[in-house]
Amino acid sequence: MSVAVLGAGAFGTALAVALARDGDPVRLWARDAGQVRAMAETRENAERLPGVTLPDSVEPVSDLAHAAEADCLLLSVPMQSLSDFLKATPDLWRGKRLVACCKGVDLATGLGPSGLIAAAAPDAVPALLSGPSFAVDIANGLPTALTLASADETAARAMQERLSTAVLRLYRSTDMAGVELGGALKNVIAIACGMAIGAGLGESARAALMTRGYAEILRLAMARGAQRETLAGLSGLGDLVLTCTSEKSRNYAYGLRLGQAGKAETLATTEGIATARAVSTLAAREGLEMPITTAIAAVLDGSVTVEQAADGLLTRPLRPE
Ligand SMILES: NC(=O)C1=CN([C@@H]2O[C@H](COP(=O)(O)OP(=O)(O)OC[C@H]3O[C@@H](n4cnc5c(N)ncnc54)[C@H](O)[C@@H]3O)[C@@H](O)[C@H]2O)C=CC1
Ligand SMILES: O=C(CO)COP(=O)(O)O
Repeated sequence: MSVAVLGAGAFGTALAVALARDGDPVRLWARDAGQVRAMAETRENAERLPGVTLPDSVEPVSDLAHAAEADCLLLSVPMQSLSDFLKATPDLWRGKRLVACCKGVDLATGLGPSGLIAAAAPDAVPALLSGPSFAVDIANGLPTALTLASADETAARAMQERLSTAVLRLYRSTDMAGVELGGALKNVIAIACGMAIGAGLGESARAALMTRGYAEILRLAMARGAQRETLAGLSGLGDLVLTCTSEKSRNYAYGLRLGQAGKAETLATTEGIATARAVSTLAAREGLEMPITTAIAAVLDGSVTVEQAADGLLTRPLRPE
């Protein structure tokens, strides 16, 4: 099964490096021809993943059709770009295995990556790659375990085999909703945790946010037909733990700056921002109780301060756990 990575950000580049390390050819597509030329010449993605050498078997390409000749395409563009990206060239996706590597909920539609793939590429096999992994760790060959999900068990097995390496260990799942929502929502809770630490509320508060955040992730996921065990796995609890406890997380780091200063610039792809908005809208529409996500969306749209959001959560009615 030939593989290409579409989107040469930090994560797409790291995946290409990991999958090409044993000499297997991997095409890495970027939309910017200048970036492709630079990667081909310097064997480095200096902008997104500096210091990591691209193996000879990584072929940077700017021709999307050339990259999309591969059987299995890893989609590594940011979540809010995925819909337009897929819709622009529908013919390229026929019969392909499309593995979404982005995490989030699309603001315009309320869909996750699998829903966007189903809508724009109905003849493709949709799949997800999610779980606790920083691009730099994968690129440096550090041990990582992720979940590969596809509703088609046979396809899931084949992709699990092909995309696992000696240090990148993939578990498989057929629970698309569970894998997708765990990955999307942990970013929102990571912003909340960063805010709590940044505002000086302490590590106990962070543990409370992670635990009650997990409860609301579970609530939404179960309402979408997900399995509870999936949320306890790598793409749920695993990624929640990593992202809520490390300053290497862009979502956590953004929350930290917001908690410290009351406002923050977005310095990098921070998927939890749009996802908080998308999920708080759908939670309100569907009557789902998601107080942390709703509070974060309110801080992000400027309608409450970090302090008011914390007060709002602390003064909710007492209830059984
Ligand atoms: N960086 C990480 O450690 C991890 C990232 N992810 C996920 O991977 C996804 C991508 O993140 P990163 O690679 O880190 O982001 P990044 O910010 O490093 O790169 C995003 C790349 O996508 C490109 N891009 C944006 N819109 C595009 C479009 N319409 N068409 C083509 N290319 C487009 C940008 O030029 C940029 O090269 C996110 O959903 C993120 O949550 C998942 C696990 C780990
Ligand atoms: O998804 C990630 C880790 O699994 C990366 O997190 P950030 O997008 O917050 O950097």
